[in-house]
Amino acid sequence: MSKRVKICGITSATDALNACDAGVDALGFVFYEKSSRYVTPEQAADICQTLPPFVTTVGLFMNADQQQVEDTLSVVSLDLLQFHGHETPDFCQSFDRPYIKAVGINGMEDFAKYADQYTDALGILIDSHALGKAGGTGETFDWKLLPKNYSKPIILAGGLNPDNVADACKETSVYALDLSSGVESSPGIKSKAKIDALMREVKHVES
Ligand SMILES: O=C(O)c1ccccc1NCC(=O)[C@H](O)[C@H](O)COP(=O)(O)O
Repeated sequence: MSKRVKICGITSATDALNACDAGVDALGFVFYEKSSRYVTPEQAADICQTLPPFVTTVGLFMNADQQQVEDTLSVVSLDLLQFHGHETPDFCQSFDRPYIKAVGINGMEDFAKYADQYTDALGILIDSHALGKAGGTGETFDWKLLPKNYSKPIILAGGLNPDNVADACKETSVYALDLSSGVESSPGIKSKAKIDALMREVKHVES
């Protein structure tokens, strides 16, 4: 089965539509203000209004409080939430939306012990964590550390780009791929050429 692809850190309708045209399955909007890819709920809503059908919209939060998430959802509906910080399982499932929980693989002693807490998660996103950066690092990690046969869909993130995505497809059995830096021309600005190249690689290896 072809791996699903999410491109995160979408900041414009042009980048969103270029991703849709290339066959990207999901678009991520970063509501974490310290990120160079941060968008306001209103900006995300404007972008989402331009999207064609059958594209999943994902809202990314990192240690936001309840009110911030609720205020965001009152402005932009979002199909799926992604929690990238130390959010508890109860917090994650308190918004009447499906969610995925991100975990940093670096230094993860026992993946299952951590991930199993999130019983209601739709999937687990496994990401690189660099010093002081919980995501969007542009750095890969050793894919051999990925869990085998986990009970939920695994989304691989961290440093994926057109040059290594085929290897990620061949060397792992993850459900989906998530990326941001690897298709950018500058932080927060996606490159159509890099998105097209990435999706060509994914479709070729999966064909
Ligand atoms: O993208 C960010 O700026 C970001 C900042 C803080 C927490 C998470 C962030 N992104 C989360 C994502 O889902 C990224 O796509 C994922 O970390 C992979 O990023 P990259 O290594 O740049 O492909």
